[in-house]
Amino acid sequence: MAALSGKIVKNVFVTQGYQQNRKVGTQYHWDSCMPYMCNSLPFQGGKLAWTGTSSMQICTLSPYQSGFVNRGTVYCNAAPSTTAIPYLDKVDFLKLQNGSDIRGVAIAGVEGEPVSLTEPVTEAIAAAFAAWLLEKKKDDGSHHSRVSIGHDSRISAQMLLDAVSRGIAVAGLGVVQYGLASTPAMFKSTLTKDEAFLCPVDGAIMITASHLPFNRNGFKFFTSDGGLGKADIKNILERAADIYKNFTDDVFKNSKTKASTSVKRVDYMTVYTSDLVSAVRKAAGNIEKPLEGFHIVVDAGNGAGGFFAAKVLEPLGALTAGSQFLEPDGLFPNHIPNPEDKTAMKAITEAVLKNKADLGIIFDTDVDRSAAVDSTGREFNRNRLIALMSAIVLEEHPGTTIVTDSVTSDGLTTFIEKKLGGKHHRFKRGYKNVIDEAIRLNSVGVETHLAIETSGHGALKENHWLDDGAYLMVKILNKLASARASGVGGGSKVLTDLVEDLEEAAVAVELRLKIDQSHPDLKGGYFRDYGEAVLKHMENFIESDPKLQKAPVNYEGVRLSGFGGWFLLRLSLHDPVLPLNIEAPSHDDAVKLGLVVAAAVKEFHALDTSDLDKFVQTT
Ligand SMILES: O=P(O)(O)OC[C@H]1O[C@H](O)[C@H](O)[C@@H](O)[C@@H]1O
Repeated sequence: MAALSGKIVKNVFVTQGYQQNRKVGTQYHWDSCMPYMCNSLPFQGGKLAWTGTSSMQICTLSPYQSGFVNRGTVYCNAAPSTTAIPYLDKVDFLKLQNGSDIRGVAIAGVEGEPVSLTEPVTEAIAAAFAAWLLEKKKDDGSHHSRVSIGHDSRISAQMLLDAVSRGIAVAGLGVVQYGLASTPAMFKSTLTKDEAFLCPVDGAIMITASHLPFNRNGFKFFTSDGGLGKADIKNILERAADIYKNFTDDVFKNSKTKASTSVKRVDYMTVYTSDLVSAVRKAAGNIEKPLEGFHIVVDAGNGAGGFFAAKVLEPLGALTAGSQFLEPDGLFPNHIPNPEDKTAMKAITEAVLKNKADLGIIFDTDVDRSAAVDSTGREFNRNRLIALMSAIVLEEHPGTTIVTDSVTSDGLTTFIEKKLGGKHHRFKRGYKNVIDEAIRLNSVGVETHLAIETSGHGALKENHWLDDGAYLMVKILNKLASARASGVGGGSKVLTDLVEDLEEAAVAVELRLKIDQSHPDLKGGYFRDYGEAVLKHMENFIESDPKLQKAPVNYEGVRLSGFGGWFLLRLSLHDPVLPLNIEAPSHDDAVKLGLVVAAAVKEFHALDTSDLDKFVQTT
């Protein structure tokens, strides 16, 4: 579902907040002075504070929301917080797991999407993280553990921030709120050593649902070891279910009192952004303004990434005029903040061309993903972004291994191995899978410095394997700055030239074949088992076809080459879906590959092949 834009109606009375916000624009301050700490709301005189009425603040909802969407209007028919806490089972909590994240519905009003991240559920999850953290750190009480909390621009952020803070405070840990922040900054706060900013923290929580629609939200958790994995998230949700069982209205009310006394606020984004600025200056030979003369436009999609223009590019000397959608707005009224989204990429491309900029940079909502556009409007996205990052990293570390996700192209492998002299390790889909694999390879003696996904997630060894869209862009800026310093032309040509030899398929499509979980063919079984059966059948089906070659090394699904192209059919990481990626030199060749898949899966009636059928009929 696309992000919905509209006005907020709370308890059926139309509030003026959002309208007002749209008129005056939501702004944040970027004063650069000592961290501001206080114990009471609102965050005044501080950094990253919201001024005016933000769309995020106007809908501070109570735990039990109901409502409906009508002609672009969101109704938040909020009930008072005193409503009895509804019964929830462990299974309800486990349903909130999305790989290594937690995700749910935080805003009522979308048909068929009841609120699952209520205040008590959120508070229980935060308390469970605190308990997990104390156990992991074998906290004996001699050190007062603290947890940092940040959020993106979603309209449910304030409500969840309050609930998370209560859960942490009631568990006896210190709460350090950062306000609007990026996911990578939250991880970084577990590593920064600066007591003035209450760092390092023992754990960090980012409140975000990445690019998902406005009504969703979720949590990512970090310690200094990195993001929590699937097993830890399951453990936390199980603990949360137990904590929740003991919640009563009184417990819930008491926690509000306790939290209000133990919350501190810190402008950590200033630390994070000044580290990015220092990295570029250092790479350019300690020049104060290495990007002077460059015109770079940023598109933050009204997510949390607006800081990059004023706090990173401008101090480095770049002109950022024409940057767009920098102000946070949780209804994402312009486009979904997602470099994988075609409308989003069109928006930044048009901004580059209109402003005659040297480079365009786009982030997802919580800034752990990014992409770029060169001065001619060509995208550095998906395989092309990986190729560019590989070229940069392989210049620094000749011969090193580049770890990528499974949907990368054959052309990328040729580019990395034949042109750049590196090794391409094509692993599984999922940013955590890719990063963990890179760390594992290093530990068994296979040198690798870059783990990157076609989705725009990317992590470098030199940056603590931190999955950081902003740092990826810093590496690109370093390249621009050093080329300028050594007298090589201007603009982004130096970047475009680096990927000149990347072969790109004329046709690249992703079709997502849904598994109908209620279909009798599943016999009440799990969709993953059905999906595995489809893949097994596919493997046997193509075995005897001389026109197709199985990928010699493959870690996920079925990948075949043929008709000058390739396809990969695999199970989605989270959804009851078999994504099918096809790349080919022409539409006809892509259709031939599609027909192979269509023939192989035709007996699987629970699989919705309508998109594939449409695709193969368009010859
Ligand atoms: O398997 P899919 O449904 O295509 O989803 C794959 C994606 O799932 C999540 O969003 C992860 O954060 C991404 O790293 C991954 O690429």
